[in-house]
Parts: sequence; C-alpha cells; structure tokens
Amino acid sequence: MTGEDADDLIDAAADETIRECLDLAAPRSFFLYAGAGSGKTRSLVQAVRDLCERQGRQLALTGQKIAIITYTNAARDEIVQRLEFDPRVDVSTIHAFAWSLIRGYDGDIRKWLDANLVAEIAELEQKQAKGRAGKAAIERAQSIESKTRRREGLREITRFIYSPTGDNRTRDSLNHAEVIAMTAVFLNTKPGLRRLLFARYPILLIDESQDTARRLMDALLDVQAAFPAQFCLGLFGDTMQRIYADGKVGLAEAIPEAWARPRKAMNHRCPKRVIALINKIRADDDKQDQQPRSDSPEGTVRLFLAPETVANKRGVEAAAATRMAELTGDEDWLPGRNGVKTLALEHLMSARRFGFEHFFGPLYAYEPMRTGLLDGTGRGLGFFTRELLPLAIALAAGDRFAIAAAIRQTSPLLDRQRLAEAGEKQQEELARAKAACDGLKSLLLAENPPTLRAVLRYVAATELFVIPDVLQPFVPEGPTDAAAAEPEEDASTEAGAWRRALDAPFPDIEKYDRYVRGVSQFDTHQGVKGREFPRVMVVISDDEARGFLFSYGKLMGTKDKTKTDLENEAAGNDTSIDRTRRLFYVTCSRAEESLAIVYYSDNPVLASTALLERGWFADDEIEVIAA
Ligand SMILES: Nc1ncnc2c1ncn2[C@@H]1O[C@H](COP(=O)(O)OP(=O)(O)OP(=O)(O)O)[C@@H](O)[C@H]1O
Repeated sequence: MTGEDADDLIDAAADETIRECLDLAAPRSFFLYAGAGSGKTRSLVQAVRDLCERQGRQLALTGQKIAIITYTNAARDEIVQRLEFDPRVDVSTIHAFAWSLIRGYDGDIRKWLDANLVAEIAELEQKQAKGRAGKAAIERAQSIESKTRRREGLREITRFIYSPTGDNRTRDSLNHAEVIAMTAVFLNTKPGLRRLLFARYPILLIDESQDTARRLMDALLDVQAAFPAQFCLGLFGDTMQRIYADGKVGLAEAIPEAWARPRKAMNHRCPKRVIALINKIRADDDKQDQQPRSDSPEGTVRLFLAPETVANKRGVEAAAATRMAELTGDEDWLPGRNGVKTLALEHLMSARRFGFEHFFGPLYAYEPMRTGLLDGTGRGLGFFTRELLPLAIALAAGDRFAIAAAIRQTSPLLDRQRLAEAGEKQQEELARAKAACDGLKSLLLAENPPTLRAVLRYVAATELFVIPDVLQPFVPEGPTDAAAAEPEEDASTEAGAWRRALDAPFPDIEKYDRYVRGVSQFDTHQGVKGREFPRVMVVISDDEARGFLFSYGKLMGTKDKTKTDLENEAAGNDTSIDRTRRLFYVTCSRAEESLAIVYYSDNPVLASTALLERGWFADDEIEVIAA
C-alpha cells in the first residue's frame, strides 16, 4: 500500500499497547479487537520482531521461546518466513502445539484414553438399547466393537504417536480431537504441565483466536489467570469471523478486566464500497465500524440474483463475471482468465463447479479420508498428484528434461541399482522406460481421456511407478470394477471410495491438485479465512446451504425465522442467522478490488426488495440474471 497519510496511522496506538504488553519482566495479557483486513497478522509479526530486538538476548540466555499458534499450516509457514526463521520463536498450529506439550506423557494418555473409551462405549450402548434395528444400529455395533478392541490393546502401547497433518490410523496413534481434549484436561489438572508451559513459553500469541478450540482456549485462560505475572497470553482475532463450531462463543466477554484491549479501526485491504458493505453486515452484530485508508479506491460491489431453479448455474456465474468485467473495466473478470476467486459454500460444490467431482466426490464421502483428501496427504493420492501428474504435464508439453525429472526420482525403471545390474542391457532398460512414457502419452492424449483405472493399470503393466498398497486391489481386471461392487460397501469403506473414484477421467487430477494447493479459482467460504484476492465472487444459495446450519434467506430477510431461531435469539444463543452473517462477512471482506455476490434465491424479486430495504445495496447494484 502506498500514499500513507496521517489518518492512516490511527491504529498506531494499538501496536504501541501490544509493545508495552510484551515485556518479559512485566508481561500483560491482551486481546486485540479488530475487524477484517485491519492488519492483525501484521501487528503480530511486528510485535514479535520488536520483542526479539528488545529482549531477544534474554530469551536466548534462558532458552525460553515465544510461541505463536496459527490456524493453518499455510499461515504458519507465512509467519515463519516473515520472522525470517527466528529460532527464538516457535510457530505451530494448535494441534502441533498441543502435541508438543503432552507427547511422552504416555501413562497419563493411556489412562485418559481408557476412561474416554469407557464413556464413549457406555453412551453407544445406551443408544443401542433404545434404538431400532437398522443401518445405524449395525454401525453402532461396529463402533462399540472397535472401541472395545482399542481399549483392550491400550496396555500394549508403550509410546503413543500422533501426526498433526496425517490420518493417524495406526493402533498406537491418537486422533486430532483426542489430542486437543487431552491437552485441555492435562493443563487443568497437572500443575507440572502448567509450569512447563510458561517456563518454556512465557509469551503465547494466538492468531485467529476466535476459532481456537474452546476447551483449550479455556484451559489457557485458566493458566493465565493463575500465573498472570509469568504467563502472557496475546489473542489476535475477530469475533465476527468465528466460523467454526469449535471456537469459543463469547470470547470477547470472557477476557479479564486486567487485560489490555487494543483496537484497530482501519481496513487496509478492501476498497471503500466493500468496507461500507461489511460495516452494514456487521451493524446487526457488534457495530464495529471500520474506515478505509485515505488512498483506498472506491471499488465495485454487485449483487446478482438468479432463481434457485436455474439449470445452468455455471452459465449464470459466467454471465455475472462478464458483467463485472464490463462494469469495472477489469478484463481479469472475464471467464477463462483465472483472475476471479469463486467461493462456494462447500467443497463438493467447488468440485462440481471446477469439474473434479467424479474423483473427489466418492473419496470425500468416506469420512476418515477427508482431512487427507483436503490437504493432499491421504493414502494413494500422491501416486496421482506427485508422480503421474508432473509426468503427464511434461509429456503433454513434450519437455524431455521435465519428463526425465518426473521419472528419475521414483520410477523403478530408472532405479540406479536396477540399471547397474542390467549391465550391458542398460540400453534396453532405458528404451523400456522411453516406450512406457510414449505409451502413457498416447493414452493420456487420446480423444477420450482415460479413466484413472485405465492409467493405473497401464502404470502397473509397464512398471513406470510403484503402485501404492491402497491401489493394488484395482490393478487386476475384472471383479474389482465399480459395476461389480456392492453399493452398500462402496459408501463406507476406503476400498469402495477408491473403486468409484477410479472411474473419474484423468484430467480430474490436475483440477483436484490445483484445488487442494489453493491455486485454483475456486475455494470454500471457510477455506479463505485470512486470505485476500483482487476479484471475489461469493456464490450463495439457500438450497445448497441446507443441512449446513446456514440460511442466507433468513439473513437476507426473505425467509422467516423459525421457532428455534426465536428461542435461541431470546436466550442469547448463536442462531443460524448469526452464523450465516459471520460467514458472509468473512467472504465479502476478502475482496481487494471488486466483489460480486451471486445469490440463487427461491424468490429473487422478494430478495431484491428485502435487500434494498436493508440498505446493503443500492438500487443499481442489484441485477437479476434470468435463466
Ligand atoms: N499498517 C498497514 N499499512 C499498510 N498495509 C497494511 C497495514 N496493515 C495491514 N496491511 C495490509 O492489509 C492487508 C490485510 O492485513 P492482514 O491480513 O494482516 O489483516 P487481518 O486483520 O489479519 O485480516 P483478516 O482478519 O481479514 O484475515 C494485507 O495486505 C496487509 O499487508
């Protein structure tokens, strides 16, 4: 950002307050209250840099560190880089941080797991006694059996393991929820662990604290309350951006009086028109108004309404994007330019729009695979994304250097030992590798793209790459094909999920890979927290939102509140309208230049009237796109 004016420094006081709080000799905890784009992450990095400059020597001498907890691995990497890999700072996600505290407490972990499994089994048995026979009963019985088996095996585990980024499916591993729950309990009950926490980290800063697992947040608040002079907790966040059910409701109200509460009022990211809109969205919540930078552009906002029943939604979104290009004069809005970030409510909707649903859908439906599927680490995925895809891209480009690079690393055909053993036949082996690549190229570039199953079989037959265990069953022709499978089994097992996913055409892989790396033009409403993009298209729809605890109709005023909403509202509980408002605030506030909202409504005319009345959009900012 350029053209800084005196007005743009109105938030300097907040940074000064944080600076005063971060003092190893006299620490004071704080809660930074600031809206979207106000530079919370920037304040955090600056404060830590400044502390390291002032008191870094003391940290180095005592071996103590500053801990920073981020919400995602990507955010962690970003902060680590911005702090130039400073060894006096430990940056980690909440899961990695929690595990670093409790790993090695194997006796306590075993005891906790045992008690937890007993409670879970008792609850399931109670449900089983009351429930009717059927699919749910069968699943419950399986669950009781597997939990009982796990409990019986606990004694034999000497060392529990856990990976914050993995699937944790071995017998001795803990799952994500267990690690968080255990850390909270241990912090509450083990004075030694509390002391270890602040002896190691006298200062703990949490980014996106509104979404930090509530039990752990409560435990950390307790430690701070008990040791205010030894342990400084610094919370960065925005309660209006709490979008995960796990975050602590009422975090702002739970902050003790003695804490500092610096505030930031400027939005450095969005143009004026977007800031005016997000201020309006926020007005029904905590009424925190933001102001734009003096050099911020006016920006453009449009709401495109289309009937929910429209058949060609991609067509509607393309028309909206074309119209945005016309309105803003920014050709990067044009479809096909990849310049727009389109935000759907949920991953499957993104997969459908971006065109990799065939591959993604079945694997996503298999619950235990979800985390691995979304971060690209799940079993069997690397075979397609890290081995085959780079080779396919190199083959399509005819780039001999890249082809060699893609197979040199892992292909058994170019294995050093194998080549050495081939002796005089080395040339033959190399010719085999070349023939395998040529064959793959013809297969991939055929008029009809091959299925993943066909590619898998080709790779197995030519030994181009090693087939991972999870995909081995699908190599032989015949009985493992989708048509031969029991539909019942398909939905609920890893093999069933893969069996269907392998029917997908190969081009799905590139789209899936771009999606999980966050470089495609699609993402979910939740997936973009903390990020920013020049052109944003938010796609909302009541139909698609059903079952996700959101309701755009109620937020926009086209649907009545239900009895439960009214009861929740009266009791001061979170309602579906509150949740939707926060999600809408997060998505709209990602826009750096222009923002299009495409709203599929049951009643576009009513939606238009209701929104005009609310004053969120001007008359000429609402356009109806016919089917
Ligand atoms: N003081 C500043 N001067 C200039 N640019 C700034 C300043 N503070 C933040 N920015 C820029 O504004 C944008 C938003 O900053 P940042 O992502 O840190 O905000 P945030 O409060 O974490 O946002 P959010 O809560 O919406 O994720 C970034 O592009 C950042 O570089």
